[in-house]
Amino acid sequence: MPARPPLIRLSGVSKQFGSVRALEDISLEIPAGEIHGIVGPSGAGKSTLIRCLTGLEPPTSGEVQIAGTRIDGLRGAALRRARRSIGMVFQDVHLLSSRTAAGNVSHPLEVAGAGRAEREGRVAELLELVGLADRADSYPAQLSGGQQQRVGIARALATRPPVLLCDEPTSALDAETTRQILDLLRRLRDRLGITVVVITHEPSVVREACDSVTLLDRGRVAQSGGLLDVVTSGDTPLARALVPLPPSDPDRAGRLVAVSLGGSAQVRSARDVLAVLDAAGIPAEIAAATLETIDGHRVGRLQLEVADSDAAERVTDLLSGQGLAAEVAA
Ligand SMILES: Nc1ncnc2c1ncn2[C@@H]1O[C@H](COP(=O)(O)OP(=O)(O)OP(=O)(O)O)[C@@H](O)[C@H]1O
Repeated sequence: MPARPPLIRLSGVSKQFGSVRALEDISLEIPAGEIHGIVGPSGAGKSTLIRCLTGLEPPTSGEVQIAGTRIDGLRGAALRRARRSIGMVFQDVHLLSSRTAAGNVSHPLEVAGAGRAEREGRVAELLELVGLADRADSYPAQLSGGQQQRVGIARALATRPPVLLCDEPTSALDAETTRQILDLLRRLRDRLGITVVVITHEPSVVREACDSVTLLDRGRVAQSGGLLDVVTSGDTPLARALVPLPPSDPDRAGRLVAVSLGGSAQVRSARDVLAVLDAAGIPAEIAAATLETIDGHRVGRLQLEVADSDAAERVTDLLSGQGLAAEVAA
C-alpha cells in the first residue's frame, strides 16, 4: 500500500524565547487521517509546538505546512484563513455560558459568515455526530464535563477543518468519560477522515487513541513512530512510558534482560519466551511483566532474571534471533 501523504509537515522547526530554546530542529510528518500523540514532560515544548502548528507563534526558524500550505510567516487575513483548517479542543472547554449547546456549535459558523439555514443544518449534523442531538437546547451548566467536551469538539469541527488539535482533551475527565471521548475521536476520524493531533500527559490516551506518537524532551524529538513499533522495538523511553513495568525485586541476585513482546509471530507470550530458554537449557524467571492490547495486538514487556552476565548475553542472542527486541538491562 502506498504511504499516505503527510497532512502536517514540520521541517527543522526551532523556537527561541530569549535564551530559552523551547523547540530545537523539530522535523515531523503526520499522514492524513492519522491520530498522532505528542507526549513529554512538563517544559518539553508541547504547547509551543501546538502554537507553532496553529500559527499563533511563528517559529524562529524552520517550516510548518498544513495541507500543503506553509503557515509559518503568514500574517493577517492569510493567517486567519489558514487557521480555519485547524480545529482546536482544550482541556478547559470554554463554552459560552449564555448560549445553548447548539448556539455554541453555531458560533464559528456565524463568525465565518454562514447563512442561517446552512448553520442550522450543520449544527444538527454535528450534534448528531457527537451524540448530543437530544441536548441541543441545554446550556453548558446543564451538561456534564464529558458532554461539554463533546460540544467543544462539535464546535471545533463546525467549519470542516481537516485537522483537529486537542490539547489535553481528557485531563479533566474521569476514566470512563475519557474512554468515551477517545472513542468519539476515533469515530470522527473514521467518519470524516480528519487528522488529529493529541497533546497529552496520559499514557492511556496514547495507548487507546493514537496510531503514532512523538516524545518531546527538552525541545527535541526524543522518539517518534507508529504505536506498535515504539512499544515492540525495545526498552525505549516510549515503551517504558506506554507499557510501564512494575518494579522488580531490588535484592535480586541475577542479571535482568528486558524483552518486548508483540514483534514476533512465533514467540508471542511469556510462556513462549520461557519455552525457548528452557529448550536451550537456560534457567530464567520472570521478574516483572506487563501485557497490554494496543490496536487489537497483544504487546508486552518482560524482565527476565537469569543467573549471570553470560546467561544474559545468551538470552538476548537467542531471543533476538527469534525476532524479539531483547537487551541486557543496566
Ligand atoms: N512565551 C514564552 N516566553 C519565554 N519562555 C517560554 C514561553 N513559552 C514557553 N517558554 C519556555 O519554553 C519551554 C517549553 O515550554 P512549553 O510550555 O512549550 O512546554 P510544555 O511541554 O507544554 O509544558 P507543560 O506540560 O508544563 O505545559 C519552557 O522552558 C518554557 O518556560
